[in-house]
Amino acid sequence: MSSSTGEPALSVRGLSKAYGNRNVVGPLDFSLPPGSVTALLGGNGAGKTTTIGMVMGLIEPTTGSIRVFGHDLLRDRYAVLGRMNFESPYVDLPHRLTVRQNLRVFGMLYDVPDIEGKIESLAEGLALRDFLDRQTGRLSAGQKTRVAIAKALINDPQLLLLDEPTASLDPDTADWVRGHLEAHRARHNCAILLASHNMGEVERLCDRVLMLKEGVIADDGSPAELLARYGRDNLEDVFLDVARGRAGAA
Ligand SMILES: Nc1ncnc2c1ncn2[C@@H]1O[C@H](COP(=O)(O)OP(=O)(O)OP(=O)(O)O)[C@@H](O)[C@H]1O
Repeated sequence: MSSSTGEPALSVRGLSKAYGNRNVVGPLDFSLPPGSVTALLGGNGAGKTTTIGMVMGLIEPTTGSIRVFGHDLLRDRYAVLGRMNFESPYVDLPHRLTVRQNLRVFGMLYDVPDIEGKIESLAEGLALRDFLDRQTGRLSAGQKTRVAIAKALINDPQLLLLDEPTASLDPDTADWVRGHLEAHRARHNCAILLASHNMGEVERLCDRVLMLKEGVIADDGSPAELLARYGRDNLEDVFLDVARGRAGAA
């Protein structure tokens, strides 16, 4: 798989978003190496969805740059869109199309070579077979989430943006979906940026955690580093320390 030489999968510099005169995110600076999994953690309103939305190209930044595999996303998006994809509960797939039709449309948009074969393998891996030919609007929340993840993987992305990917899944399904994402990461050396409120998910999947507070990075480290810095044995307690302003080790 052709990962560009030494380029970060994603690099943001001075990225910010303001609504009117209220700054809600940034300025943020961070990079994701290929194959890495980074969590964006933060309380409600901390800026996770806005940050992911800007990197997806759905929200226009107020300041800053976003580079994906070395290309400027805002100026040169068509050079990189084929190498990235996203999943977000805020982006609904057309309800009247069947799951198969929806996946076919996205497969065509991304110019996927054997679309039908790809749909088959995603249906197998994400257990979509029972409802492949049902209207997407008639699925349960958990089924829709699996379809959204299938859509996000249809072009074998090397940069994947996930906004609470397992929020509506039962614990068993969430667990094997995480396994599927991890397998995708390993197979395609895919970098993943993941917003989550699920600390178990973050500990399992992520090698780095960005703790957002009021739109800026309040702390940054691997799960193990953060646990050590705050003298905690789980990320939930670290999260509470950051949210409540209790400083880490000096
Ligand atoms: N379109 C908008 N206009 C004005 N303010 C907005 C808009 N979208 C988001 N915000 C504000 O930006 C801030 C960050 O919101 P964001 O949705 O990014 O937070 P979040 O970390 O994803 O929160 P949650 O965990 O609740 O999903 C919030 O204060 C929110 O009210």
